[in-house]
Amino acid sequence: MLTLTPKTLSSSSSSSFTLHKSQNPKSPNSSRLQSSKWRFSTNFVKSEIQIERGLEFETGETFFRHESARGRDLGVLSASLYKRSNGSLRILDAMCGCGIRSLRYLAEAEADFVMANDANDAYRRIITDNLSKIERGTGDERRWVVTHQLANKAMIERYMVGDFFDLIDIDSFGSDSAFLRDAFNALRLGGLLYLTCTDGYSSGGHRPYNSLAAYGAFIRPMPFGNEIGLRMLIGGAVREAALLGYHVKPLFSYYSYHGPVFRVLLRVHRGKLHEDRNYGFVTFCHLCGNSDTVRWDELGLMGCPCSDTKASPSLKVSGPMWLGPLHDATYVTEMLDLAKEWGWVSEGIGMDLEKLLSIMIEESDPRLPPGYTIMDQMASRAKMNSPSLKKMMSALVKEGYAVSRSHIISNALKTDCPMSDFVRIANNEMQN
Ligand SMILES: C[S@@+](CC[C@H](N)C(=O)[O-])C[C@H]1O[C@@H](n2cnc3c(N)ncnc32)[C@H](O)[C@@H]1O
Repeated sequence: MLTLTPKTLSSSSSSSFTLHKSQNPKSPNSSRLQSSKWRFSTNFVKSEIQIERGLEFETGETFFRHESARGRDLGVLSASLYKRSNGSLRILDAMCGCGIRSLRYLAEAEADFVMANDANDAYRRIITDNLSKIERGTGDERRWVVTHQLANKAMIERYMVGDFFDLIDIDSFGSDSAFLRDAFNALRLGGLLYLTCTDGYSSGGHRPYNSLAAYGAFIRPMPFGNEIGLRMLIGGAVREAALLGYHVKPLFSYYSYHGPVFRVLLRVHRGKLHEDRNYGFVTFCHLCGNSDTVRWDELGLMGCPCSDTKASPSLKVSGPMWLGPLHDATYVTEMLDLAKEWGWVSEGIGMDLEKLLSIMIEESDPRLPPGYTIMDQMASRAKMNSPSLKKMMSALVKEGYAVSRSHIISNALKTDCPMSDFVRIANNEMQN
């Protein structure tokens, strides 16, 4: 494989994206290049100095969300692990906004080279000023460049000359699907693809034809829609990768309700999807609350234990999507060890990082099927009070079931226990 050095990259504005006349570069909306449908009007932070993990930077009129810091933490930890095990690290920050990710990849993960790209060339001064904290270097030693291309063009131009990245971070609005093909082609084999989806409507099953178009998955409303969103995103990548002769493996999946944002980190290898047991359908019965998985060859055989007939109208099917573990336990354990080494465990937004990574490790148990049971929903369905998570978890383990908490929602459990047994065990616990 031919690898070109950063000097082959152009940071000139000749290929930069030009705003349409009707777009006012002063308006925050001019930054929404990807999708005119995007609505996020309250999240712009105007020209302020921000500090994230001790790094100072400016946001100007770029799209910046303080709440995405946790997603950036996870990306930086992964980038650093990659550098430790591979020795070098070249990153494309394909939609960099003010450049905070690029800055963190350079300063914290010690990336050898970062291409900070954002289609909006009005952001150039902000990005360049922010990255100036890191010595830029010259020629082959250049550590960063700022470009203003549409993400697809940026990737195509690099792989067409045999220049590949170790990590591509696509922090887009809406769906990432349109970028997948070029991202796979622009990644080194064994490289990392950090994807985003902010389409909560599709994951909630409210736009099944949109999810079908974007991810090849027909998604129906299910009570664990936020986990479905992660699985839909991974499944879309699995499908697109297979088309190109690649195979992807999720290293971690992260849902944040600030947005909402669905993020997954995938490792990309050569190899086709064939008889993959981890790609199929999820069913949910709105009558009894049971969920299950269905493979392609079982599609006509679905039924719910609560119904005599196979064709139960309460049984809904979504997919195809990723059915396997959401995270790789060994990988997330390495992330946790690194977070501890860096003293990152208790700082940050929302759930502390140590707790988040620990729950992700629990969730990686391959015995756990897709979905989770929200305790309050189970209790109201069964007309009972719900026991504490702790009590319920140890009772389920005692009965031989796999169980974990969910990083997505605090009052829920993931388990391979059928709903009827779950309710029986919960009832027992309430009587003890
Ligand atoms: C969610 S923001 C990025 C935020 C940034 N990564 C961060 O962590 O703060 C998405 C960015 O993508 C840029 N953008 C939208 N469509 C693009 C495209 N097709 N190619 C490149 N950049 C694009 C927008 O200008 C915007 O700055």
